[in-house]
Amino acid sequence: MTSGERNRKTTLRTRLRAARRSAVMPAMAAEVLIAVAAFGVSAGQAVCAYVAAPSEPGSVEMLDALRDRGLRVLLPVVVGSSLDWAAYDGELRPGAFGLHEPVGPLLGAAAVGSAALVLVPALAVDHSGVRLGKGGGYYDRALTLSTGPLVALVRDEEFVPSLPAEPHDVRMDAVLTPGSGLVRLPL
Ligand SMILES: Nc1nc2c(c(=O)[nH]1)N(C=O)[C@@H](CNc1ccc(C(=O)N[C@@H](CCC(=O)O)C(=O)O)cc1)CN2
Ligand SMILES: Nc1ncnc2c1ncn2[C@@H]1O[C@H](COP(=O)(O)OP(=O)(O)OP(=O)(O)O)[C@@H](O)[C@H]1O
Repeated sequence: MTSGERNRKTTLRTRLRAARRSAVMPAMAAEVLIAVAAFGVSAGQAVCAYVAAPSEPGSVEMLDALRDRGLRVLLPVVVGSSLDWAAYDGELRPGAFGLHEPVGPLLGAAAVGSAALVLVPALAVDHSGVRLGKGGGYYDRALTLSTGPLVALVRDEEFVPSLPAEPHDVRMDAVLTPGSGLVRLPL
């Protein structure tokens, strides 16, 4: 049963990645501020975000919009098989997987637990909150240490009724898309 779910995930990832190659990615700068307001996050609090690749929803403008709200923006840094975190100060440098990462000191894996909101990259999310990521398991492992609401950012067509799920998959509390804004999960 689990190997069936794994195969279905792999097939879906291939299809979703291919669809993204010919799509325009939303910057999500206005959308993340909707999530900040909806979850009552205020200036001075920490928010975990991510540096979007060209193939992902999100942007540097999204990170700057959060920082301009007075939020402390924490960004992931891949360290071996784990995610560490560092504060975004407006500067980024090339890191693992062709992604950009923050230049500040590493805060430790547990820093995700200090965030009042966690914005999570995803290839797709379903109505029950199941998230499909790129398959590294980085976020599933990291989010076991988080306490704030988890919000996945996807394109409208990537918010789907149902996805294959495995026991380790951490459920999202909401999904954010350009067309629907913030949708709390499970539906
Ligand atoms: N923007 C962003 N940052 C993130 C993640 C993510 O999904 N998106 N991660 C989520 O866990 C972690 C890194 N994990 C990743 C796992 C796989 C790939 C990946 O397959 N990337 C390319 C291949 C790039 C290369 O190797 O040159 C790809 O998408 O094809 C990227 C990141 C932490 N930071
Ligand atoms: N909490 C965990 N502890 C140990 N291993 C885990 C945990 N969560 C996931 N994994 C492992 O990570 C691998 C990838 O998991 P999965 O396919 O769910 O990744 P993903 O959620 O798509 O990726 P990502 O989180 O990096 O975006 C699996 O082999 C799984 O066993």
